[in-house]
Amino acid sequence: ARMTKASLVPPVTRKYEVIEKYLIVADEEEVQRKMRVALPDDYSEKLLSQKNGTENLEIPEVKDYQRRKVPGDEVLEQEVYGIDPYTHNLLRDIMPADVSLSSADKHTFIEELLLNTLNKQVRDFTGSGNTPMVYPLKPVIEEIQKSAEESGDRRTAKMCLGMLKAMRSRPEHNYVAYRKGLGVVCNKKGGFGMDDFVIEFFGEVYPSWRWYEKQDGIKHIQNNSEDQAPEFYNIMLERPKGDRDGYDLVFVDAMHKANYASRICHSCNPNCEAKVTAVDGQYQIGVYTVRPIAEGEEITFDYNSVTESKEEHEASVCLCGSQVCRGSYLNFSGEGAFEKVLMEFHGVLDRHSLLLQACEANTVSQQDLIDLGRAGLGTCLLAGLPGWLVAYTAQLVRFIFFERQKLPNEIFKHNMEEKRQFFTDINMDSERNDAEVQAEGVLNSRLQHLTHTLDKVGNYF
Ligand SMILES: C[S@@+](CC[C@H](N)C(=O)[O-])C[C@H]1O[C@@H](n2cnc3c(N)ncnc32)[C@H](O)[C@@H]1O
Repeated sequence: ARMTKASLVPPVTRKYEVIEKYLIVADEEEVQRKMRVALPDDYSEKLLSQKNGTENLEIPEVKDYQRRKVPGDEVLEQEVYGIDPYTHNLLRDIMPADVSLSSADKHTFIEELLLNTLNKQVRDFTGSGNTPMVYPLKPVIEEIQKSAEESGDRRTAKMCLGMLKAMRSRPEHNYVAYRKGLGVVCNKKGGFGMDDFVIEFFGEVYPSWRWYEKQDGIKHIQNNSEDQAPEFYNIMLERPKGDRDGYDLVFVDAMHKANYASRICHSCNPNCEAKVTAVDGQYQIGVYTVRPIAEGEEITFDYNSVTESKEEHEASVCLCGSQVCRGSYLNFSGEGAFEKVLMEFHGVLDRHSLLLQACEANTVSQQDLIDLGRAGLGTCLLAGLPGWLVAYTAQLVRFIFFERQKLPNEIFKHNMEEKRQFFTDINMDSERNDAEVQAEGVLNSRLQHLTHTLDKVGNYF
């Protein structure tokens, strides 16, 4: 599941009405159909092939119903703060050399001790109406030092003393954390285990066409006013491509009606994932832990969110504080090699030619069905559409597969050119692997866009 937009504005404290199930906003029957699970007939065999890596299409993940963690008891919604990559590096820089610490130890200190203590200190701001945008890190390190001394952890205490001394001698640097708004923190003694269920991501559910109609309305108002962009709290619920009836998607908007899942912040090294699971015959988005979580640790998942706007990408500074932080909680998809194959092989003439061929045929061939099936597009998305449109979709799917083959090389070349400007030691295997992953991301996003368009066009028939 991926968050679909985020804001350019500093965090606002929004209130929401708590709901305990999905609320469908339009086309109730249609949306229910899109959220219904259809397991493939040979589900067990496919599941096995997926585990062995021989199945390409993602198979539905069936889970038993599980109780969600109780807010105010097992988890807390509270003010949370974080640090940007610059501050992360500043802190690493002032760790004293005479305390023998591995690189991993240094990161653990920042990502676990420092962030957990920080969020403990700022908890009381919650609901006070008087929450600062920045918070100094000095009292955080002082508290860690004090408790390390009390528990006899001399190494940590010594490190804190060294850091505090360095902070005093470099007054020109700003050792501060920044506000992320409200977040969710584990409050259970002993913490949570691995692959533990936290909560469903509930909200109001929109079919694609209705969602975009609403977004167009919002954009129209924004264009005509001086107001800043509002915050967005929505996530896409995508049917797995290996479902018997195939891929499709709906939008879950948790802006006004939601639960605490909508408060969970992004991390580039998250302790949870938000994934689509099949529970009691229905698809839902569930937040599950991906590693054990300690009491006091903030609950996070990777938003996997993409923007085509460089401005948005740059404005969404990520405060997750992790060693692998990508710097922004919105991935940028706007330029570079991603468009190269599209520009070269799928220009205006090609697009029109494919459309004319599909209209002339006006029927769906056996090959079309095979290619659509390879992409995971089935009756859920295509039933009820005219023959020419299904045939045209098959033409586009063939282009998407063609692009998928060509793209890794283009992305690899582009990334190497960029990296050679800054690095001499480049791991080619990992670069090739990254290019494959990025090309797969482009394929998925093309299929998503195609699905949105078919949903909009489908409304005319
Ligand atoms: C889904 S909301 C999370 C809950 C939100 N903090 C609240 O108060 O309701 C997404 C917003 O939280 C903030 N946020 C989440 N993760 C962040 C991160 N890693 N760094 C900075 N801000 C973050 C951003 O303002 C973003 O638009």
